[in-house]
Amino acid sequence: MNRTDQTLLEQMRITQLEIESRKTLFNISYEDVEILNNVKPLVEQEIDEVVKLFYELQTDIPEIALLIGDADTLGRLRNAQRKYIIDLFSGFYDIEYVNNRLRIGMVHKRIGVEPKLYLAAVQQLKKLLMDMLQNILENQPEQLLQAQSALEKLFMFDVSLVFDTYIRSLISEIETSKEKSEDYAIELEQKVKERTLQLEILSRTDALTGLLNVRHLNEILTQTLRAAQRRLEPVTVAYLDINNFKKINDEEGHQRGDEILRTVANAINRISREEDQCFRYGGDEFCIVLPKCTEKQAKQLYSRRLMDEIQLHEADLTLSVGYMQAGPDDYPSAEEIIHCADQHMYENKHDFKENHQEETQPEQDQEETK
Ligand SMILES: Nc1nc2c(ncn2[C@@H]2O[C@H](COP(=O)(O)OP(=O)(O)OP(=O)(O)O)[C@@H](O)[C@H]2O)c(=O)[nH]1
Repeated sequence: MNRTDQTLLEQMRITQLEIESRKTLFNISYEDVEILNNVKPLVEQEIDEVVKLFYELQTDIPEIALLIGDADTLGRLRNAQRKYIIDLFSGFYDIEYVNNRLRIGMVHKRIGVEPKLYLAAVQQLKKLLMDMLQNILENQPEQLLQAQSALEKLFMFDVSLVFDTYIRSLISEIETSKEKSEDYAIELEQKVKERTLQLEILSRTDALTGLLNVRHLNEILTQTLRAAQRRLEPVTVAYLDINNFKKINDEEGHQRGDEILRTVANAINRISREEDQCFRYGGDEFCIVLPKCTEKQAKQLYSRRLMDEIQLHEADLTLSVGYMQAGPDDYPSAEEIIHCADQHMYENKHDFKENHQEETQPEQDQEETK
């Protein structure tokens, strides 16, 4: 529940029972209540003088004069003090009386009246009231003693309530700053988590193409192989290398080379399934881990789709691709599979170069004969 939805009494858990037990604690008896109430009419005649004197003495203290600040505030305080003195001699020290004392404590704490200033003021007021009782009951020594003792007890009762509000307020401040620092710690933890995740993604990603980088290829392929082995499913690794990439770089510039790499990576991303893992192996080489896919399916479906996609953007670009299937009978290690796929890619590239040479030979001959 919000603090502002509770009364001060509720916040401080002060019930009628607690009030009665406090009165017992400070030894406030029925006789005390009665004597204070009996002198009330006489006290009322003296109140204005007492209040006037009290504030004369209070405003002589520089810290208090500073806290009071102006004539309007002083006027309001005088009225409040008058009311308080009447309450002291009212004979009713009930829940409303207690609530008013708590409120006074809270206001004092809020405007920054230190406990020592509050206590000094109480002491001063008490002295003035005791003197006043002395005058009023000059000729009734027994009643004077009784009234002064009752007033003393009531002051202690009031001070205990006001101090509870001070303490409660300090505890609230501590609780609030504890809550704040806990919130801050949670927020910080969340930020660290997010940043760690970002760093992890960055460390897994190839900056140029956005594909996974080779660092985790072995680990991911090993996990994929283990999962496939449990279900006796095939896994195929396709090892891709761009043909004549060096030539593109040399003749059209490094930026154009980068553009080609991104085009191939984007095409790979577009035609791959969610469960396929696509890596830039390095330079112009890529490795795709294709779970639940045979070598035949990889050749006939995956590679064909990939080449179609690439050639939509780069009509003359070709790739050499090697495949290696694992499972469902045999599951070599990740290193072996990558090595074999790489070998197959080289064989494929060798064939490509031979064919390409045959195709380009007459042109070269022509060039040479020019
Ligand atoms: N633009 C660009 N070029 C790169 C990058 N990484 C590597 N390269 C270049 O890629 C080229 C790869 O050379 P090769 O492996 O001989 O490539 P190739 O010309 O395709 O030769 P084959 O593989 O035999 O077909 C080298 O010129 C590298 O400098 C990169 O991030 N961006």
